[in-house]
Amino acid sequence: MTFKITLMGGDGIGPEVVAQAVKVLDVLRTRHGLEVETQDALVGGAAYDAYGDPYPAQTQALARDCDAILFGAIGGPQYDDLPRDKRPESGLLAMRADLGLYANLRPAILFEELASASSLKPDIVAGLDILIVRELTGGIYFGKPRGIEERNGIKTGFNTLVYGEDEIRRIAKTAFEAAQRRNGRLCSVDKANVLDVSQLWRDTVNAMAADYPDVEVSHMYVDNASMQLVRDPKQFDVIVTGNLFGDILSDLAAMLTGSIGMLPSASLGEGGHGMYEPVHGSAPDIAGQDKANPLATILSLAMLLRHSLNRGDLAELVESAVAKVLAQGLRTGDIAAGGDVVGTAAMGDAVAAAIA
Ligand SMILES: NC(=O)C1=CN([C@@H]2O[C@H](COP(=O)(O)OP(=O)(O)OC[C@H]3O[C@@H](n4cnc5c(N)ncnc54)[C@H](O)[C@@H]3O)[C@@H](O)[C@H]2O)C=CC1
Ligand SMILES: CC(C)CC(=O)C(=O)O
Ligand SMILES: [Mg+2]
Repeated sequence: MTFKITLMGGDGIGPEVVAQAVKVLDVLRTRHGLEVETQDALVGGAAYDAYGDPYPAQTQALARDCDAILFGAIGGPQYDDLPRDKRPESGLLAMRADLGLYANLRPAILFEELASASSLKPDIVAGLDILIVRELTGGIYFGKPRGIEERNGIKTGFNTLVYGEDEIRRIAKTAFEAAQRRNGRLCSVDKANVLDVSQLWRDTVNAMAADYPDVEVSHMYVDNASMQLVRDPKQFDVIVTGNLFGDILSDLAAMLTGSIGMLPSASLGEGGHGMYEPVHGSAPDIAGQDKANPLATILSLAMLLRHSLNRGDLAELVESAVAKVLAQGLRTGDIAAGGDVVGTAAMGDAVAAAIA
């Protein structure tokens, strides 16, 4: 069967890091017989520049007509003053909603070679392997009403943090099942001591716990959770939380692994179709300088192979190649502590060459 992958580099370093993952994909094609065809689509600022829309119909068609999407990143200061619906970020959120990708899996795994690249002491992060399950198509990023208006003569901004019980149940199901496959511990993160929506979140997760007697469930307020992730990150196995809290906690978790340039993600809905992207953004401060770490994108390709193409064997080859390159001492600038610093393209070449 020939699989179809839609490639969306996006903006900033997005195209640079996706290009490195394509080098790896090409090796899997030529040396491991992976039957896959790729198609390119513009999204975010690049799509706005071309079509006046960050998620145009042309891109929507290509996003839907494929087995999986490999996505780089969107955004940039040149777009920050556009009307909200024209901004690159709105295109990304529109695509996630359009494709029903409500479950965002963000594994934070420390490669032992990067223990010294973490901001934390090596003994605190050694062996780190946690999974953040972030609800991705609800919450305050999509809630309405939202906007900025005059109220009593005062310019006022407002957003709405809203979750339906159905949305909470489906993301919690994903997290419970992940915990069952892992170490059987699930921590639900909310702000139930203040927010009613969080109280519903907590009550819903608690009501589901009886269906998963093999999973130890705990709850943590998001402020405490952010502190605990720094104090003792290995206490966690699976964390489940909403869109905003997951966005913040996963960037924090990135530094436990040495760099945000190391964190991959999978965005899944019902069925095998999914979008795979690094957790980071378009990094305009280093775009076009061959400085970006492509490993998060290459590891996102591994997640694509595992979740959407059911090729866990090839996923393991990719992950082993990343570990091999790190063991050889190659580093991009963001994880440079004590290694040989190479650029984006050279890192991509090295991983492609290291595929067994
Ligand atoms: N999924 C997406 O497309 C995301 C897009 N963004 C957008 O990206 C733009 C920049 O946002 P920031 O807040 O600066 O976040 P960012 O993640 O792009 O960059 C944060 C910092 O991490 C560094 N960094 C990021 N990725 C890296 C990599 N692969 N290798 C080495 N260093 C890396 C950057 O140089 C920067 O110093 C904004 O327009 C934002 O909206 C932000 C997050 C996710
Ligand atoms: C547009 C943002 C929600 C992107 C982001 O920060 C993320 O998905 O992690
Ligand atoms: Mg983010």
